Amino acid sequence: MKIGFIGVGEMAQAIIKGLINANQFDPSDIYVHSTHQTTYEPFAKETGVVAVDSNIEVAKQTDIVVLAVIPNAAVVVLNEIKSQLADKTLISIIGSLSVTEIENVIGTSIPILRALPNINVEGNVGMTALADNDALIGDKKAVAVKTFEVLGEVSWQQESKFAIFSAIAGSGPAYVDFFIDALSRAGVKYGLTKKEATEIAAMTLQGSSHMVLNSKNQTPMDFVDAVCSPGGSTVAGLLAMEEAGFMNSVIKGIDATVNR
Ligand SMILES: NC(=O)C1=CN([C@@H]2O[C@H](COP(=O)(O)OP(=O)(O)OC[C@H]3O[C@@H](n4cnc5c(N)ncnc54)[C@H](OP(=O)(O)O)[C@@H]3O)[C@@H](O)[C@H]2O)C=CC1
Ligand SMILES: O=C(O)[C@@H]1CCC=N1
Repeated sequence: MKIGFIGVGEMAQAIIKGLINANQFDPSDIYVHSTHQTTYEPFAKETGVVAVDSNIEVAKQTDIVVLAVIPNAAVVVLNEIKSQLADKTLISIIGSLSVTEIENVIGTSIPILRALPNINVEGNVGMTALADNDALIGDKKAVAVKTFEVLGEVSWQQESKFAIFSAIAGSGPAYVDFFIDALSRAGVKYGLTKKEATEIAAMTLQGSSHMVLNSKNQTPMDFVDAVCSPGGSTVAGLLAMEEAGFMNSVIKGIDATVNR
């Protein structure tokens, strides 16, 4: 089974590294191509995947074709490769393109999986939304879905929910990492080194995520209450964050993401 990536940017590279970590595909069964040889050749050298010299060659040589280009190039590339897609499975990670829009460009009904992964797939701790068409069945479906299951968690979603999923899970790592950086910068303000402050902040987020995910009946706000000792320092900090608009700034950020 061979898998090909058209577009070898941030997201494709993260997926490929996660697939290799998980031994889901041997590097020699992963084919890549993108616009600039200076992007895909060094990546192929570093990881052992196979660089080919056109998008059409990726589609010809592989069983599963992953469309991972910038949104503006997606339709052009689909038109370029559509004659090669019979008997293939197409996976699209294009944030803004629905399964129906893809089918309309291709013109025939081939198995399609729409996936919205996040960058954490590189460490096999990703969160990916999935949707498919009726043609994706049997072994082809099992293999396509497994491709994302080995990269972390998957969540089947109606396509109408992809925009909000993308804001929280797709863009989310940027917002969470921004928060980790803000916490660690505060640590630097009070004398910690950036390295130790970043590790302390990141471990704290990891611990809190673990507690929320493993709790039977406690909400995040229950944990907030548990940390806020009466008359203590946490409630003072929390109220100062709220005075600066913490919750509203998060919601406004997600509004802007969804509306884009
Ligand atoms: N980054 C993320 O966290 C997420 C991204 N996505 C989706 O993934 C897709 C890629 O995003 P991302 O990786 O961040 O973007 P990047 O800009 O990092 O990568 C885009 C890639 O597309 C390639 N490309 C552009 N035009 C063509 C073309 N005509 N033929 C072949 N390759 C082409 C570029 O080639 P070259 O490098 O050679 O110029 C580049 O490798 C987007 O559609 C985005 O919506 C979805 C979920 C999360
Ligand atoms: O910023 C973007 O458009 C993409 C979609 C989700 C994460 N990155």
